[in-house]
Amino acid sequence: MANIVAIVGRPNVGKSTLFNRLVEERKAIMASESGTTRDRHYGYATWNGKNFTVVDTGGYVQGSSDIFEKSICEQAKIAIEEASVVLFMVDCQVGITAMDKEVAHILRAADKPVLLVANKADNVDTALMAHEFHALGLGNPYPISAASGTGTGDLLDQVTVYCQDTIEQETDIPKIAILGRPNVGKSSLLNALLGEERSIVTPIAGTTRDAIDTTYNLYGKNFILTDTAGIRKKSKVKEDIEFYSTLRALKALQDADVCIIMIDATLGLEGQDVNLISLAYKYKKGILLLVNKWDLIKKDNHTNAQFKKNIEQELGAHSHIPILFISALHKQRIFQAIEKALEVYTNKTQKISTAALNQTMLPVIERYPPPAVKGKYIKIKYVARLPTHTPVIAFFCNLPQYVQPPYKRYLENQLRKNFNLAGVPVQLVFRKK
Ligand SMILES: Nc1nc2c(ncn2[C@@H]2O[C@H](COP(=O)(O)OP(=O)(O)OP(=O)(O)O)[C@@H](O)[C@H]2O)c(=O)[nH]1
Ligand SMILES: Nc1nc2c(ncn2[C@@H]2O[C@H](COP(=O)(O)OP(=O)(O)OP(=O)(O)O)[C@@H](O)[C@H]2O)c(=O)[nH]1
Repeated sequence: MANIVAIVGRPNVGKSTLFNRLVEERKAIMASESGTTRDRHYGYATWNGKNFTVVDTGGYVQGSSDIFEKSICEQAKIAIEEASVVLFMVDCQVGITAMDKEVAHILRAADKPVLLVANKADNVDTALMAHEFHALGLGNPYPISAASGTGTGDLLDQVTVYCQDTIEQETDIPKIAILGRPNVGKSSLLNALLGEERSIVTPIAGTTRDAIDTTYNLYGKNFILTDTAGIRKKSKVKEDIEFYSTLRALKALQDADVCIIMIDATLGLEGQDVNLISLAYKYKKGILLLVNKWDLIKKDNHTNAQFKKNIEQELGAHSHIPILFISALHKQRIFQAIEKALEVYTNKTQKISTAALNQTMLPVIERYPPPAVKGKYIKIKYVARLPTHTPVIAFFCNLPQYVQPPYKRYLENQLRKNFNLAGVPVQLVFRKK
């Protein structure tokens, strides 16, 4: 089950300030991870050992003030349907507004947990104002200051009560989610696969609104495809549709083993794609990048290689992710894409023996040992793969705390060079021995 936390509330209450505080920003692992808040509508957060995706609804509301109010209410409704927890944010320095009452009215009817967050409680006086929000009928408000962080710990403690534990399930059938921005061609790919592939085993129909899982059999291999393309056709507002499909995609991402991330060849890798890749990586998902609409690109002999090189550069530390050029429309390489995704799954779940690891990595370490730190020599004695679903490689050494990031990158590169780990998130840990 996916953990999605949605922040709703009227403009200017501090939603994006809280969002920035909650999501992990510290490690920019991609060369071009987009930094501006409103480009990043969602992000990965952890607290009390639970992880969840935070969605800032503010990013989805644009345009004139008349559609604004309707949008905020509509997004509150979508958030109730799709999120695990809704944070309804109000402003202590302003007090209850008509808009707050309207949103509260919608949220009171929800059968999902709603936490009332009274922001801008910067000092004792404003914190006292928080009591007024009791009148909204949503229980005790949590007074916080998103700007300084005060009160956010208590709030997060409560958020995690409603989050599921992350269990690394040993799935027998790989689950693949097709993700990407609107219009990249997700539906087209699914339809192409459906049209061509006669051996659909079982369409597991969820409710109409849930992502649809379908079990396929291709070349004797079973896999489940999660369709995230289906959108809420009812709504005519573009932002609502985008918000809704984002929440669905974020859920599918958390539930998948492998994420196929589709981009549009005519647009290239954009900030939002990079954020999605980064999120999938943090959730330790296998990743495959599909460049769709390849038919629209004028090509010569070098186009393919050059395009790939550019993307790899942008991916930085994730340049190991396999990249495939397809045309869903012309059914070019669509089965190859599935085969590749299954390969990533195999890479991700492979057993790497301790013997093979040591045979390969110890000579690599001997050739280029960790540089001494403060005159102390680091000696890595042996290497083992921990019994986890996604590869975690442990290096046992005398001074684990002294191993520096550049050396860790060297080790990761060597691991990737010697074992099939394309598209697989690999975690390196250093233990004292
Ligand atoms: N005093 C105070 N100001 C805050 C706090 N949190 C946010 N602000 C300020 O409130 C203003 C609005 O903050 P945002 O985070 O952009 O609000 P938002 O709800 O995302 O706004 P929209 O983008 O319009 O949806 C900014 O000027 C913030 O600096 C807080 O805890 N205390
Ligand atoms: N030229 C070309 N057009 C494509 C290709 N794949 C999809 N399209 C077109 O791109 C448009 C969007 O395709 P969809 O499959 O609806 O995209 P989607 O990602 O499912 O879109 P959402 O449902 O909005 O998320 C349609 O007009 C498709 O015909 C392709 O490989 N080449």
